[in-house]
Amino acid sequence: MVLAIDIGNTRIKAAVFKESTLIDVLFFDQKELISKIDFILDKFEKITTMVIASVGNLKKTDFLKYSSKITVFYITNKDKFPFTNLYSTPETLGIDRMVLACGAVLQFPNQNRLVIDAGTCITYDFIDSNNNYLGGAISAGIKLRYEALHQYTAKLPLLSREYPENFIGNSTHDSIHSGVAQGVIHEIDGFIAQYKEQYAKFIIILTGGDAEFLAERLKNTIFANSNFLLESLNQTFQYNQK
Ligand SMILES: Nc1ncnc2c1ncn2[C@@H]1O[C@H](COP(=O)(O)OP(=O)(O)OP(=O)(O)O)[C@@H](O)[C@H]1O
Ligand SMILES: CC(C)(CO)[C@@H](O)C(=O)NCCC(=O)O
Ligand SMILES: [K+]
Repeated sequence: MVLAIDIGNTRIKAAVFKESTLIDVLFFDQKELISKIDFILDKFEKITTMVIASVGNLKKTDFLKYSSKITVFYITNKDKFPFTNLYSTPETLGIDRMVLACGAVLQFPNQNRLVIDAGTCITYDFIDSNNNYLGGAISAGIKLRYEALHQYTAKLPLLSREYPENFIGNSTHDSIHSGVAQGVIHEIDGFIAQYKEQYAKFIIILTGGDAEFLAERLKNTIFANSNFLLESLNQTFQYNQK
């Protein structure tokens, strides 16, 4: 069994896989890392491998203590990926984006793919049908937008994610919700429209902490899967084993 760990900028997500089947998912923060991993390893004694992708503060050395018991595969840009990386600064490309691209190529072969990860940041990644990774975009995620509006103004309250009833916000609260929630929807729909001008057909994969919230409100047909990064971690590991 494989324990996949996604270390994001806000939360840590972990999943247990029996071959390609996802058995359990856990979310926690950095200070709980060791206790949660110990708990999972106790509960699932058949875990032989830990696969980690970190865009957060944790490094390979933070997982050293496990390497005497199980295989620790800490994914870096130097590992094997099933696409040609055409990013002009491949060494600075986020490892989460590389893992997402890997999952997209392996799960959706021979087609153009757009991966949208709505997490702390919203990332867009495009991999064409010839398995060229082209790049994409990075913008601020939903929670970050709410926080920024509050933090960098004197009068705006800190609100949490809510979809406004009307796009014309007629109160401070509704104006903020319209600006953030509707704003992100328009951004995503707009990006998709722009990709459509260049590529007639592509599959759209939506993931991240805001995937479910966004999925039902987008115009386009998308494949929404909150666990896509965790599944892609497991696949990146399997791919590197071959
Ligand atoms: N319990 C939660 N805690 C934090 N964010 C949540 C929660 N539930 C939903 N979200 C939403 O998820 C988004 C953060 O996504 P996610 O948890 O995937 O980010 P992350 O851990 O920083 O990962 P990444 O760095 O890969 O984006 C926020 O914009 C927030 O609106
Ligand atoms: C954009 C984030 C923060 C998204 O998690 C991460 O992928 C990252 O730190 N990327 C590095 C910059 C880049 O991808 O070009
Ligand atoms: K993200």
